[in-house]
Amino acid sequence: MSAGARVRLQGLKLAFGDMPAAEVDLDVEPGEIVVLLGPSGCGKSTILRALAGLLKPVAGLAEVDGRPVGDSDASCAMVFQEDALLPWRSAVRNVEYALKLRRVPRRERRRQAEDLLAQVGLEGFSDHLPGQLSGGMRQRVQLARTLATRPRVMLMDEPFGALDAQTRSEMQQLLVSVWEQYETTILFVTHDVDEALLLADRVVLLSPRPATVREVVGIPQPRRPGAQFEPEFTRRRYEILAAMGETPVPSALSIDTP
Ligand SMILES: Nc1ncnc2c1ncn2[C@@H]1O[C@H](COP(=O)(O)OP(=O)(O)OP(=O)(O)O)[C@@H](O)[C@H]1O
Repeated sequence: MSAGARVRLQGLKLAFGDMPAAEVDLDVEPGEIVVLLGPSGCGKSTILRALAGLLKPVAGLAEVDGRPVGDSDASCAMVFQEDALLPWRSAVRNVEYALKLRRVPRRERRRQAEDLLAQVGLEGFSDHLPGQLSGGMRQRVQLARTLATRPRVMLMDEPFGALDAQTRSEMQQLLVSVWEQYETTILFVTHDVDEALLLADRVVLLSPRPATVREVVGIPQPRRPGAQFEPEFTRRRYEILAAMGETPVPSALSIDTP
């Protein structure tokens, strides 16, 4: 299966006209999950878009496996919060379409698409149109379709931001199991500190716009259900919130203060 690619951002400067959007140095190891966390509007999505080749840097380098984005053979797949499924195609035909773009022979597409849908827990829903599926199910189809492109880097822009807490947690677990299987490199944007802690090997804290790397926090994994209730998780959570200037004052400290 597709092992992940190395991603390197070196002195990467991004701008919209005169307005600077980001200035970033960051190395991501093959198969690593790096979460970008930062204030709204700081430039997180812009960084992902540059990596997807949708925005040309003003200066610096964005490399995938040692080659500039665009020149690289390594495929970077973007996953958005709003699913980008074709509404007139059933779940299986949406996935088949990605296989077609990869030039998988027609006779193989149906079986591979069904396998991918089964991997994301959608057995029995192949013939449903996107409009007949819940938000979480549509994100599952989107994940299956993304996997069909055999991405070596997945660029995920708040993919679970619109889901309810329970569905979001299920999708996080699913993403981890898919990542363990495919060993894809993942850059993941979120506003949610708990989501960052659960998924990341490293959390990159960005400054307000233009986004620069303020701090990188390593997260000891393995990821396991219930990890969020362990003291280490709470400590990291506090460390990240403190670095973001959002430290909650523990109630014990606020008592007896003169
Ligand atoms: N196409 C564009 N043209 C001009 N300015 C833009 C464009 N896209 C984004 N911006 C601006 O660039 C800045 C960074 O936007 P970006 O969407 O990357 O932020 P973000 O950190 O992902 O925000 P959020 O967390 O709210 O999604 C913002 O000030 C935004 O208004």
